[in-house]
Amino acid sequence: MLNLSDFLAEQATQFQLAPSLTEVVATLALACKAVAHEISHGALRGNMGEADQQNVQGEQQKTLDLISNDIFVQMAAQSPQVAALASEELEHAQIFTGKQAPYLLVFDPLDGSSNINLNLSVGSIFSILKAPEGHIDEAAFLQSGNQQLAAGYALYGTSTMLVLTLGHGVYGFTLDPEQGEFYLTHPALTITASTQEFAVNMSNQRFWQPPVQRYIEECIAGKSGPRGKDFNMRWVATMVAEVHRLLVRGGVFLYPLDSRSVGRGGRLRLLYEANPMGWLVEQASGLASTGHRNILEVEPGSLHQRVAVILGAREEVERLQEFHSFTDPTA
Ligand SMILES: O=P(O)(O)OC[C@H]1O[C@](O)(COP(=O)(O)O)[C@@H](O)[C@@H]1O
Ligand SMILES: [Mg+2]
Ligand SMILES: [Mg+2]
Repeated sequence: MLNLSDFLAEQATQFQLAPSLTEVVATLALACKAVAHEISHGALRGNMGEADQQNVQGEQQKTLDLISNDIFVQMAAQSPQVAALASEELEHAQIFTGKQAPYLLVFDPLDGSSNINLNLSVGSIFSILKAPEGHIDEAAFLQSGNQQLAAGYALYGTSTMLVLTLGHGVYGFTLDPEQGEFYLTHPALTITASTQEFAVNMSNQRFWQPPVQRYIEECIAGKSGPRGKDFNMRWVATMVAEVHRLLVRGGVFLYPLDSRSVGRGGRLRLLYEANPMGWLVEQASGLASTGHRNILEVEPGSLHQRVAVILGAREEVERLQEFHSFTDPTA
């Protein structure tokens, strides 16, 4: 089985990728391994889901979000290839002044935080962007998703997996815990165009806008409804786990705009959740949309911008886009 470093070397040769880019991906894989190690201690480390906790020794504990963030920040600071980073956990970008490096790193160090203390699947999401030459400030990060150079996630589930795109398909690796090495176990992941499974937080139904109300209503109507087939539903509340399910067995995932989030633009974050996941889904033959437009075309206005997210099976996303086309995108 191909290990991650041999895979990266192969991709670099085949697609003429800069060795510095695959070097950053390898650094991120190390960070994910370190996060997986922390997570594997579970409740032995006390309550890792909430801040301001003390352990039995009376020491101040960090939440797993902050521990994971520190791991990513440290790895990026040590990498000669990363000029600056932005994280869900940091209000502002961290610029490594004086480091002439080619890439910007954006990440959600721990996705699915509400699942930490339940011992359910969580993940990390990352995206690599080109750094501008010369002075770097926060505006350098405001690049649309179609400018990403590499993106991926780690899923800390029943096994730890790393799923990546370097712009030439989507590849999944499983961590061998004995050897501490990622091996290619899921080559060329693709999302089938049609599906009978959707993922949405149904408790938000009353807040949704009419296009999503209609779409879900039709799915739930099943065989005797307009879709003429029964649908299944799943909701893990960890975006990484939902996207992983799309990539492995298909489906459609929605975190749509609703009457509570409309002023903020949505719930999920554009730069380090929607864009990397959207690109992975598109690289696997699926679609990524806000309902009104392709997510990867959205021009970010700020580091922590939020966005409506619809990802997955092409036919379902097209249907949702059609329903949205009857409504005003600015409403
Ligand atoms: O609790 P809800 O509203 O179902 O939201 C679940 C969503 O929130 C998130 O957990 C947000 O990510 P963070 O844990 O990184 O804040 C997504 O992974 C997931 O899709
Ligand atoms: Mg998240
Ligand atoms: Mg997070």
